[in-house]
Amino acid sequence: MKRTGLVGWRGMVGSVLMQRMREENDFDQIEPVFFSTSQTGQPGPDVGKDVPSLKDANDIDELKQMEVIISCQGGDYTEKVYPALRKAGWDGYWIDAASTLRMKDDSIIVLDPVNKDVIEAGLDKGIKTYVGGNCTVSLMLMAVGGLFDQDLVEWISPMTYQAASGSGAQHMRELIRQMGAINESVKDLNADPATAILDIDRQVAEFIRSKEYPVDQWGVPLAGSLIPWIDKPLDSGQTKEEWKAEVESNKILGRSDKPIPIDGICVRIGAMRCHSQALTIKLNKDVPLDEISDILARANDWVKVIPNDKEVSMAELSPASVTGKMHVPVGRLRKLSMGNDYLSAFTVGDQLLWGAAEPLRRMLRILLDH
Ligand SMILES: NC(=O)C1=CN([C@@H]2O[C@H](COP(=O)(O)OP(=O)(O)OC[C@H]3O[C@@H](n4cnc5c(N)ncnc54)[C@H](OP(=O)(O)O)[C@@H]3O)[C@@H](O)[C@H]2O)C=CC1
Ligand SMILES: N[C@@H](CC(=O)OP(=O)(O)O)C(=O)O
Repeated sequence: MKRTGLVGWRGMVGSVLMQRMREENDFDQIEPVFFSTSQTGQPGPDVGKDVPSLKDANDIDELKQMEVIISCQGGDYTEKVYPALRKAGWDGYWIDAASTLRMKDDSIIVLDPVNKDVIEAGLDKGIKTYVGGNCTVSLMLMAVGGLFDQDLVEWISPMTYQAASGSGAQHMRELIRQMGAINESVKDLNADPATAILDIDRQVAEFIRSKEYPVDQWGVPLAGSLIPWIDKPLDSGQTKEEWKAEVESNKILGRSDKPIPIDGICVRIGAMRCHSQALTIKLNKDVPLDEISDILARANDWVKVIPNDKEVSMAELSPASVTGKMHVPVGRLRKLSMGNDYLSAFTVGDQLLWGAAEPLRRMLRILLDH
């Protein structure tokens, strides 16, 4: 049994990882050791077996005792601890949710339903660093990976509708406060059916722009609005989130030498933890829609092709329906008026499951079975 250190397990991504590891009995397969940057010495969590009290996540000597370390603690932690640990001679496996090490030459981005071959080849070559992909990237590839498998994609332009969870727990809480505050600001007017809707609308708009509206985390309104910018600006004019689509997808697919262009606009909306994406896909040939549906559906056990039908799309292709679920629906499949080699698709996925925690726990299992 591999001695496995878990760092960041108390956080939002880490809690989802713990939940999935309990559900899949992963703790039976490892000797877990829990770390914390703030709770050293306190009892470890209940995982159905005895675990030592919490170790200090900044103690390189303690971390060095681990054969595997899984971190959901964030990029600042990885930046500080990972180089120090390697410099101290640690040769174990590092599995990480943070983006810090994703594009390094000696790391692999893990999404095994899409790139198990790349992962296995990495393990054979002795690569020791495995990083979960960006959430929108992983969810897009879970949805349309079949088209890449069949080498049908010339380019993709994703337009995203990203949930609050991508910015962390405090941002999710503020989104809820914003929703509540809007309702509160016009509650009486809204309760009276005789009120003119434009009066309610005017009052909502004034409130959202006022100092009373809670924007400490987001900086601007999200509920009742949207934010067309995610992460830092780059010289290219892209945001860093937009840049990740092409570089990470191609690295996951093992084709960074001949990259497929993937570029679009990333937008934050008021969903809780499901990212959605509208994809414009340029196929490199005209493939009939029924064949495309088959190719998509066959690609992995979690993708679910939704017929292009109003009722089913409204019911099943939404954050409200997908939140907390493992499946990744993809629908609104149709040929665009630009030509038969232009395909539209709309996909939704839980940003904390396949978008963050699930690829990490599956990487651990692949490593244990290798
Ligand atoms: N792959 C992806 O798409 C995604 C990746 N991420 C990555 O995961 C990282 C972690 O994100 P996230 O889980 O949102 O971070 P959180 O802020 O929820 O948790 C990070 C750490 O904060 C500490 N902490 C302090 N107070 C509390 C508290 N009251 N409850 C829980 N934890 C607390 C814990 O560390 P301690 O025990 O040491 O105090 C915890 O591990 C991100 O920085 C990002 O790198 C995030 C989202 C998606
Ligand atoms: N940036 C993503 C979340 C995230 O943590 O991404 P990354 O793991 O690439 O930093 C979002 O805001 O939705």
